[in-house]
Amino acid sequence: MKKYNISVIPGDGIGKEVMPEALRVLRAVADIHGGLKFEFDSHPWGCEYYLEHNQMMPEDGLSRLENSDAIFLGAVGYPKLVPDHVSLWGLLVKIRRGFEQVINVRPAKQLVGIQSPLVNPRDFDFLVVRENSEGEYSEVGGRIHSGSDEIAIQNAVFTRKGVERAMEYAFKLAEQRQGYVASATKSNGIVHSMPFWDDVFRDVSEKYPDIKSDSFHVDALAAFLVTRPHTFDVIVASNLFGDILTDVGAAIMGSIGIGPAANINLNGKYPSMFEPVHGSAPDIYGQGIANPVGQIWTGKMMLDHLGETELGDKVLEAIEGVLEDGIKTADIGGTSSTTEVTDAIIEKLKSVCKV
Ligand SMILES: NC(=O)c1ccc[n+]([C@@H]2O[C@H](COP(=O)([O-])OP(=O)(O)OC[C@H]3O[C@@H](n4cnc5c(N)ncnc54)[C@H](O)[C@@H]3O)[C@@H](O)[C@H]2O)c1
Ligand SMILES: O=C(O)C[C@@H](O)C(=O)O
Ligand SMILES: [K+]
Ligand SMILES: [Mn+2]
Repeated sequence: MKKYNISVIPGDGIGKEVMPEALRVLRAVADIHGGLKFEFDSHPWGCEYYLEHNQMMPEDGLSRLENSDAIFLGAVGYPKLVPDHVSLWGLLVKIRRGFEQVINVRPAKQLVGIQSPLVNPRDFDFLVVRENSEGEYSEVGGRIHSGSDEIAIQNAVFTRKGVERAMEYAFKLAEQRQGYVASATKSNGIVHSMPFWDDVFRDVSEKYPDIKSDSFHVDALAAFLVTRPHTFDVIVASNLFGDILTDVGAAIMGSIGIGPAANINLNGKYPSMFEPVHGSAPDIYGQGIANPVGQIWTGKMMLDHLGETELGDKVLEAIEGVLEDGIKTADIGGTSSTTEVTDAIIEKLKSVCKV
């Protein structure tokens, strides 16, 4: 019996609603397979934990996660209770940085059974490689003075190592896909870090003569994801640009509640972390209507990462089958609840695994 130890952090808001559903799907996967088992170790960390303990996770939080095969996370943030920068940096970013999860891979593709908000989406299928360890997400800076003299300075940090490894990762992915990498820049407005980003992109692209490469200012690229998403294959972007582009990617699939993500540790020293693109959605929390597809598809990415790609593919097949049957949550035009969609996915999974 193969056993995978998974650290589970449902987190806040709808993270607490979609996580149990994704775990049900993974348990069903294990049952169907028969020869593998998941050991889920769940941690109640997040904003409510913060109110009690004044920190988002315990002091030894990272060491409690360190030996797991993967970390499965829901969402972090409860802005009414805790400022967002405190909650994000106290948990999600702490794990990304502490465990050197330097790459964030986020696919967007047209799923069978979902109407994209685009009138003519064609068959788009692209991956965003988001630099996940530095860039605009930086603690370097500060605030001084007050009143009308108040000043805020936020320094972005771009290192050759960090930029290069994100781009290398993107080119390697493109080699296994359509052979095309697009870089998101903004070297017209951001005069130091983005020309540097472009230089590194040029250097890395020269190592991959068989891969087509292009550079776009991120504003234009965001527009192209709306007007012609089918022309992209792999997109490499800085931490902030990648964050924004992947919400666009999820939106053109049909809903922010669908997009999956993988925070990848490349050096093998620490576990990788899997969490959907969406946040804690306080506006719909508690109503049982959150779309579980983002969390469940994220579970598929975790299965792929563990080497269980066949099972991962079955999960996506089951998701698409259920959407095609019209069993959907309200964000994508349906009337089903979070639980009903998950029940249907589990039933579908049993049938797609039989054939
Ligand atoms: N990775 C993360 O944990 C993460 C990501 C984004 C935002 N956040 C945090 O989440 C909180 C809310 O942020 P936000 O409102 O900007 O983004 P959000 O992704 O939580 O919500 C944006 C919109 O999308 C909808 N939505 C999101 N997921 C959905 C789902 N699964 N099903 C149906 N609808 C869904 C929400 O109802 C909302 O209208 C903040 O505290 C923010 O910091 C965390
Ligand atoms: O800014 C972040 O990275 C948090 C969230 O928006 C995400 O996309 O994971
Ligand atoms: K999330
Ligand atoms: Mn985001």
